[in-house]
Amino acid sequence: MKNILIIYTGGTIGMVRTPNGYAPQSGYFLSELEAIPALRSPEMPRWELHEMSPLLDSSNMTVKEWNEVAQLIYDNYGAYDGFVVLHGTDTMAYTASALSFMLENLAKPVVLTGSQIPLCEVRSDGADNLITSLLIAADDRVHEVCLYFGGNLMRGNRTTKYSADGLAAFHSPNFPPLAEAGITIRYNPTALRPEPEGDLRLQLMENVPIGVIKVFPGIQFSLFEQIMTEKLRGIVIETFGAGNIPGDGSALLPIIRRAFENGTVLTVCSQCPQGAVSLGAYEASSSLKGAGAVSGLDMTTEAAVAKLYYLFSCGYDKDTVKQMMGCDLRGEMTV
Ligand SMILES: NC(=O)C[C@H](N)C(=O)O
Repeated sequence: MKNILIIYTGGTIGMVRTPNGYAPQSGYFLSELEAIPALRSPEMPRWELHEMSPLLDSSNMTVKEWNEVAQLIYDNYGAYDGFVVLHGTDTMAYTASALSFMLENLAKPVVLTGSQIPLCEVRSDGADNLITSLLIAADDRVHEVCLYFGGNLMRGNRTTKYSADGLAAFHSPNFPPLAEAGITIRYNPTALRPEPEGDLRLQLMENVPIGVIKVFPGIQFSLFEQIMTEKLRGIVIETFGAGNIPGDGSALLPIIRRAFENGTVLTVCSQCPQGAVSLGAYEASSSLKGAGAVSGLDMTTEAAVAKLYYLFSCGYDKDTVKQMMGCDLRGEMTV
């Protein structure tokens, strides 16, 4: 029988109502799970719960918690067949992306899930999400960090939170689902990552100063100059469409050049969830290319942020980080 470790980090799934709104409560979740008979049915894998401390609303997740979860998976890798990470939905796509980079040569399933309605409430989506995630975590076909939510299994570093109140809260706009859970769980073998060859390697993250800048009509780039050139090591710029920025580039390009000289790597992503950045397709983007920015192609902002943290944490210099931002490392981009 397969053995799965459930790592409970917090999130709505285990929250209770408080006078200040929903909040996680420590030491109560195991009894909630034990009250769901299906979780101990003979068709289910065996599971154990590890509760993190403190439990968090995922809007409070930081690099420190990413490291704790990744280390826990690494330390328990031999003892379990798969891992389910229960997590708040707000930053689940960031954590899934981060774990995908931190755990190189992952050969076992790591499935992130959670819910939009707490388990203790009648219409909760938590039990379904958890039950299906446990079955996926026990499946030998999965060798990657993925996110299961509302009937879809997606590659973790391809996901983005799409809905603040829908039960199918996540999209994978540029990569097909890894599986769809209807009456049966139908896997998509052409989308799943192949089993890796080397041993699992863990890279912990450092709290590198990273920034995300979203362009908008009328943006005054000069206001961002100091932070871009002196404070940040990695920047994700969310441009219009296929990589376009307002103006003729004369305001932004010297800033990018100076930032790159100072060691900052600027990655171009799109405000459009679907499709890819194509630098040079329009005049409005061609100058970005010449100034030292790297195209994030069809990467999500979440994946680009996690990848910048990861590459700088590996200790690479700016040229290597820039070069690797444009390479597919864990199936996060279509090259
Ligand atoms: N549905 C959720 O889990 C939202 C919650 N605020 C969280 O991200 O922790």
